[in-house]
Amino acid sequence: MDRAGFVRRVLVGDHTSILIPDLSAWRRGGGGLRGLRCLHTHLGPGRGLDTEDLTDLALLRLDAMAAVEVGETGHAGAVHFAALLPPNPDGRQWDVQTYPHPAAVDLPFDAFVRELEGEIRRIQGARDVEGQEERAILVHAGGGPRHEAERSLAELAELARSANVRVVKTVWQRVTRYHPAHLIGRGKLREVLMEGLYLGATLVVFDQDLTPVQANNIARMMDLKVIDRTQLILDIFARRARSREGKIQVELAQLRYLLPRLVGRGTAMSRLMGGIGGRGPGETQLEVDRRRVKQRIAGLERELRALRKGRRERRKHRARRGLPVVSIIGYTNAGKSTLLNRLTGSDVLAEDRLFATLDPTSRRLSSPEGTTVLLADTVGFIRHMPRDLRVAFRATLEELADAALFLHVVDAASPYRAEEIAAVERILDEMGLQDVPRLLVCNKVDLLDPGRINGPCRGAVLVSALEGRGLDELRTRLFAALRAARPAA
Ligand SMILES: Nc1nc2c(ncn2[C@@H]2O[C@H](COP(=O)(O)OP(=O)(O)OP(=O)(O)O)[C@@H](O)[C@H]2O)c(=O)[nH]1
Ligand SMILES: [Mg+2]
Repeated sequence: MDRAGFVRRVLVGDHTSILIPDLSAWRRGGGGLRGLRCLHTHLGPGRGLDTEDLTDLALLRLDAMAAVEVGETGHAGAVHFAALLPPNPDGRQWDVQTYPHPAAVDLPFDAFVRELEGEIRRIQGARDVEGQEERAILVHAGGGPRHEAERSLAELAELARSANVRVVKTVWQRVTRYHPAHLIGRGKLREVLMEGLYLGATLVVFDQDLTPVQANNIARMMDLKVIDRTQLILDIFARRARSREGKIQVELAQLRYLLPRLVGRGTAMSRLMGGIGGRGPGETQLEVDRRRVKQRIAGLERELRALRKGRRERRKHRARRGLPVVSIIGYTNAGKSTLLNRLTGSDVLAEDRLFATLDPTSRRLSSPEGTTVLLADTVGFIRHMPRDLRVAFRATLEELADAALFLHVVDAASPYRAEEIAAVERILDEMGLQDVPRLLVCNKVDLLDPGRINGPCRGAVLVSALEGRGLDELRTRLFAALRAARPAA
């Protein structure tokens, strides 16, 4: 029933359950409730609202959930009525009232639900819920040690920030086994959702990649957008891509990721398709179906093939000119673009966000003796780099194979620098690039006490790209390493 008391849907189930259909046509209002209440029967006396009922109440943000007991004779018995509660010191999520008979219900529902929404709005308002930006709950589920979970959540929060998503809550759920149907238990999901309601959340981001089945189930269970880490990274890439080739690569990766997740039609799907702030792939988000997605993939692949041909020509051309390429590689946000700018006096985009660089640029760099190299900036690496993304960027990354030398730039001030170095090395190995000579460059030393320069940075070139420290030594060692690597040159 809607707020005005009109019956909007009649559902028929069996004696154990009913299936609640897609409710997306009912938008949530200011207080975040659905504007619909569900009134259903429970066959047999003494059966109050069960956990499933209360879970649906919370996950679907219904105005209320009520069950009427029906006895042997088919006559109505007691009524159980539940509504969500605003946050309270006891941590109770809902309130259940029982009336002996439907005629005994004396609740002025209108006034009641208006008051409830007003209360929720007040709480959201106190937390400064704005209209535009996405507000996310981050969920990490795993059985690893605390520091591992913290690091992973911190990185997920950084990714969210880079996607202009505000993080309103982070949740760490300890699990020994992932739930095959929805990653974490329904009870925990419900808790997350309830909290999300009061924090004005619009999005849930899972740190673990969701299987197509899990993604669909969770999206169906709750009415927030649901994405995983891979989709968040894809979303950032979609925002950052500037060149036609980059844009196609990202959209292809997004579509390939979504394809197995598109089962059936409806909200669950549009919520999966939506991306953040409507930045999902494709133009028409609501009525995509698998056939159309496949057509679009085929079209994009054709266009990409044509662009790649041009790229191959340019590569050949460059090879003929004979300039050795020195590629700046490293973990995202390590300062690669800043270093390129410093060394070559250029002005490519460098920003305090993950994946600021997507479209690689290169600039000439000459030694005092007159050797000239092409210094190339690249896409940053990240641990668990989504496979689809690596495939998509294969063409761009292929150019790394042309490099005579890698400058592996490390954020020396990162508490996780050792792991970040390892992640980069692992990706290089996987790409078959382990034999390209490397020079380790520890950047951001301006943020470090000299005494803390140790571990992996001992013996590395120490620089501050920001302050321009250590660049002479870097140039000297760069050209020396190049001479060692290419004795003929
Ligand atoms: N303190 C300090 N900050 C630096 C230094 N080098 C770069 N940064 C900052 O680190 C942030 C990232 O720099 P970028 O050059 O964009 O890093 P990147 O490795 O190109 O990052 P992506 O392209 O996003 O992978 C920026 O805010 C820079 O100002 C440095 O030597 N010291
Ligand atoms: Mg960059």
